[in-house]
Amino acid sequence: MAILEILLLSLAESYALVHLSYLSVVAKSPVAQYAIGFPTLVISQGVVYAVYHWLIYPNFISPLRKIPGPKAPSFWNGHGKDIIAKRTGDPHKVWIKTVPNDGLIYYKGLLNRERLLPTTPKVLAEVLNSQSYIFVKPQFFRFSLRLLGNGILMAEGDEHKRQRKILTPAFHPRHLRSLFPLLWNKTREMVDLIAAEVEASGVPDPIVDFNSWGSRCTLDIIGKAGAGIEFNSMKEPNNDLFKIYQKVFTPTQGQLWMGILNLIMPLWFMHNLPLKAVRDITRAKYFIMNLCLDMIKKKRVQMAEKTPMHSDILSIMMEEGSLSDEEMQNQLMTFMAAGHETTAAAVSWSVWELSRRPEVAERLRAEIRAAIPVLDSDSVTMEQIESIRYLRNFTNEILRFHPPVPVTIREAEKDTTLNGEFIPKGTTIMLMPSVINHSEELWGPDAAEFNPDRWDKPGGNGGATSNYANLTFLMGPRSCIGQKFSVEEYKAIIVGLAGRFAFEEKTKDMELSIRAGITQRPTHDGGLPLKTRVIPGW
Ligand code: HEM
Repeated sequence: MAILEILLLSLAESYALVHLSYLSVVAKSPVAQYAIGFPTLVISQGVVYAVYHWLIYPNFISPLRKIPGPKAPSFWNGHGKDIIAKRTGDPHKVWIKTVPNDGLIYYKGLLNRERLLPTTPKVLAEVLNSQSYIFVKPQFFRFSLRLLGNGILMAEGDEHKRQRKILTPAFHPRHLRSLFPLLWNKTREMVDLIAAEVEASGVPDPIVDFNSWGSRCTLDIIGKAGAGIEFNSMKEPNNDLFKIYQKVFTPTQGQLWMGILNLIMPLWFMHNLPLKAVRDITRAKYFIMNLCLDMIKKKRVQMAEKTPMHSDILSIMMEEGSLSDEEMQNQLMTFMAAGHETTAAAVSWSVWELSRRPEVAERLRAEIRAAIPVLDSDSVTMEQIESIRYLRNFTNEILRFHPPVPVTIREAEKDTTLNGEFIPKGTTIMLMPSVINHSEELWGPDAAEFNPDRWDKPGGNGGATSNYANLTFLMGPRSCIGQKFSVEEYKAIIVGLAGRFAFEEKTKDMELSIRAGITQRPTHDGGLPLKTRVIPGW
């Protein structure tokens, strides 16, 4: 927007300068005068605009400056250096402890971008509930998340309400129960394939990459539960779809720089950048779009032929009948991307924690085996899985302690207030599960400890003082529609993995590289390499 305004203003100004002959001192012909005047004006006004918005406004003028916050170490880059260097949320965890505040913390991020961090349930409820359609997804989300399609995740206002109403029945617990056998069978398939990999290795405790297994299993599950399609990525790791998601979900230095550019450049500029990383994602997007369209066509044929099938999410959307094919295509893209890397991240954090905490792993295995005597059974039910108390405690604690989506962002679409403070249009709000889920104010002094037993406290909420203390799936009308589905899926996978295997880090206290992406998971040498052993008797 700003670029367009600067260009138009420079054009008008150069017209005036040429018309009034002010530029005749630098060149004779009007064409040459434009050729000199126009770019000079664009550059000089661009510099003035950038200096104002980058340095002057945030440092001296912004009304947000009076909100309490940590002192910025840099005049031009706020806390940007720390934010880039550290794990997502680590600087913010320090601020919520050390900066006395009333529910909002103000800080300057990369290149002095102004940010507000809500810290109390009251302010979080304002952003996520009472003003959820005023605090909308920022434009730059649309570039970063373009692989997620233009479905419910990106819709706003009445359009979002309409889509949410249509899609909610697909995630109803009754429907979930009917999908459970599918989740369980995919878990069994994964466990058998990993056990075969362990046996085929011929060494006692071979290394298995659980980032890859988790992603492939959850991708196959979403293919089947989302559209009744077999992606077969567990059996064929070189499968195109899996490779595409791997490539785009693995944060690279190039993507990091694009993310920074995305903060300051308009959407059309980002889409047209002549860079390989941009072309790769565009190609991936079209591949997935075509795949989703194919799934819709196949489903129409199956429905016309009355082929018996699972009531997957696509069937339910079609039966409901009010979404166009293009809308269904976008929703499928959303479910496929939003619904597999997130759960896979929870699986990765789980096996990594189990590899470091043998006492937790043993207790979990014992309870799993007591509740479910054989893994290879078709008759395991959701209720059996739900009955395993320590499984509930462990999975709840992983989701609290290592939220797969560490941060999400909102932007005020008009002037408003939060906690009584004036919030100008365009203000960015950071919603940070990775920070709020660790708040001592909300969880007590042991908030920073990994402790599954906290979920035995009365109330069933881990001792939190508010529902807004746990932001893993967010809250309010924009909370995760797939929450119940993903929790059942995740628990089934953990039953299979923790019940059958023991894990150990590849090397003691293995160093993790945790890079900021849409999801966050433990990574070492590009995967999650763990020594893996089959524990006999199950
Ligand atoms: C552990 C697993 C998961 C986590 C931690 C998670 C987390 C989240 C979060 C934090 C949001 C809010 C994003 C935002 O508004 O900025 C969200 C939204 C959403 N999630 Fe999930 N998710 C998970 C699994 C799933 C699954 C399995 C599906 C689908 C099958 C799914 C579908 C969606 C959709 C469609 C939305 C947008 C909802 C709306 O805007 O109305 N998610 N999820």
